[in-house]
Amino acid sequence: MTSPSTTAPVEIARRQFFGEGRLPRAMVGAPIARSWQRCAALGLDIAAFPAIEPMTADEFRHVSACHERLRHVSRPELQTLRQEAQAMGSVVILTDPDGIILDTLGDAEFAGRAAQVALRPGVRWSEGGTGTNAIGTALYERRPIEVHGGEHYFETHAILTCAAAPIFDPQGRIAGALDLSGSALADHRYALGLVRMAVEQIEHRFFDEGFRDAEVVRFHTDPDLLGTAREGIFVFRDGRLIAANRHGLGLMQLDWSALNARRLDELFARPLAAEGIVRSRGRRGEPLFARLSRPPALPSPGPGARRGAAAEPWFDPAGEAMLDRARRLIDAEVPLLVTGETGTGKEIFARRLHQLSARAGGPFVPVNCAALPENLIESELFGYAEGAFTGARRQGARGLVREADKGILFLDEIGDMPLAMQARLLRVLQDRQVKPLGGGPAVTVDFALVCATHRDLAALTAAGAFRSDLYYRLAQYPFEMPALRTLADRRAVIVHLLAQHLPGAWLEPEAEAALAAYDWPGNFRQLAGTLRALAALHRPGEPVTADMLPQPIRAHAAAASAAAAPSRLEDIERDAMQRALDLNAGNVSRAARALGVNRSTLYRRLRLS
Ligand SMILES: Nc1ncnc2c1ncn2[C@@H]1O[C@H](COP(=O)(O)OP(=O)(O)OP(=O)(O)O)[C@@H](O)[C@H]1O
Repeated sequence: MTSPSTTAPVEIARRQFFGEGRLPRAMVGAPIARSWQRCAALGLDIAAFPAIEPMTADEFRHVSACHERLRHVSRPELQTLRQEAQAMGSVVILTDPDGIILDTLGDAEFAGRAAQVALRPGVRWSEGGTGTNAIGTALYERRPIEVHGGEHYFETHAILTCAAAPIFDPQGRIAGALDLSGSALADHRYALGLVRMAVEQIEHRFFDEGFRDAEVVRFHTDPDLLGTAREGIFVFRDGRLIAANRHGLGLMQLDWSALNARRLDELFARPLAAEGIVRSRGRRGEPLFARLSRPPALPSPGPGARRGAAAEPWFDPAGEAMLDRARRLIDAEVPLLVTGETGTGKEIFARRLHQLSARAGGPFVPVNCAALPENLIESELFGYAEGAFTGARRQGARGLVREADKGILFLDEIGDMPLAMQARLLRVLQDRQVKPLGGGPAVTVDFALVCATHRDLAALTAAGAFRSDLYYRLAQYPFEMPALRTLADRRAVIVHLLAQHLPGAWLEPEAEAALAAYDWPGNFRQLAGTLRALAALHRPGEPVTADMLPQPIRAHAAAASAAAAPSRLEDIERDAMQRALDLNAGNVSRAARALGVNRSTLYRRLRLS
């Protein structure tokens, strides 16, 4: 097929390369010529239709979940580029590091035509599979590239013109690619510039989250560029460089090998003050303007009260609908009771709720009723007047209920609240007033109440250990947080949270299977702890392997695989095929090659058996 836009030099180059086996000189760019050579060496046939690996909806959901963070940080740019793409009759495409298309947005008419050449979500556009193309070749060459019409390796792709750039995460690993693709007839002069600028923004946004516990230096030779996507960013932990962006490395004339090797004091010649812009010097004495931000100091918690906890990695276990329902109830002043096993995320759910509620501007005051000594619980909750008891502060105390004024009071472990306190709490809920211990006027308070417990409050009530009048007041609309082991797609949960705890890291299939098979008695708390431990053990650029997992999880996986040892020959065969697929990240061709069978055999056996 000849594209209407195929220009003479490209045709000449194709004739020289594909017809006469000569390298096209100056007719196409060097990256295109290199890519043609690589594709030819793989034996790809320019007249063939590239093999498309089908992906099931489940597989695609899994891949999408693995790249949730990338999708999240890219969303604003995709939305902005969508308008440009629509104006150019093109589509904007986000892919994972293997070139698998995660999202396409833009011109609906062109999207329809693009889908005919498999430019659609779930399809892998790697150079090795789909020949020279902007996505695959940019990922291979690790740099932005445009591929017009006949520069595509396969003739069938000559209808396209594409511009793509790889996206680097703060550890220098490729997180994915961004691409603008349109008709070869369209004017695409600005496409590569737009893609580059959008990638710059995405890479900058990677630093918005995930480095709260580290020292972040933002710097530039031009102070006006501080705070923009062009600033250099270096992140230090214990004085050592652990993450960077490409502008930062460029300004300091370094490359990714500087990570984990360079120290803050050797990179910035003058000490940096926390907050505010200071003049400094780079490692070669070049003048720089820099701003340092340090992790915030932890507030000191009072008895029973736990504060702070900025946004944490989170997987919504019950779906947005539940959070939205809870928000509407809390906004309508209905008290909420959240139940669930320990570690299922009752408090983190309440915090999210607070952020979404009409009381987001007010405080969130968590109180652990089980942690407060019985003799202090009353004064801590309801406050006390000056000199109310021996050891009381001279000026008295407002109490945690009053501190929750205009916000949300979160009473954790409500089942452990002593009966006498339950009576006082009920009165406060009825009167909306607190009377401090030791006298003083009653003070009107305006707070919403969320209670949580891992105990069976109904059973406690039936046994007389919890006041029934308070129970019915609190349990008007109970929410139960599901245990982790009951969630249908645990793999997706694990992969989703891994991406937040360890941006850019990936699990070896065996490690992923072991984590998904484990029953997690400590629920999300245990999973979060495990992921934090893996983050400490993990080396950038390497996968998380099964032998890095904590012993109980490895032991559980070993016991499960011994119990499930296949006995029938066909079971063994199917397991081997599944394993080969897992080891090759779902790539059917590679799995078939590893097993020494045809792709069609693999399809047939896995479908039919
Ligand atoms: N949905 C979730 N997604 C990610 N991490 C979670 C989630 N839920 C809980 N966690 C992790 O587990 C930890 C404990 O959560 P949380 O304190 O909300 O549980 P809880 O149900 O209130 O536990 P307990 O009943 O023991 O008080 C959190 O700090 C967080 O690290």
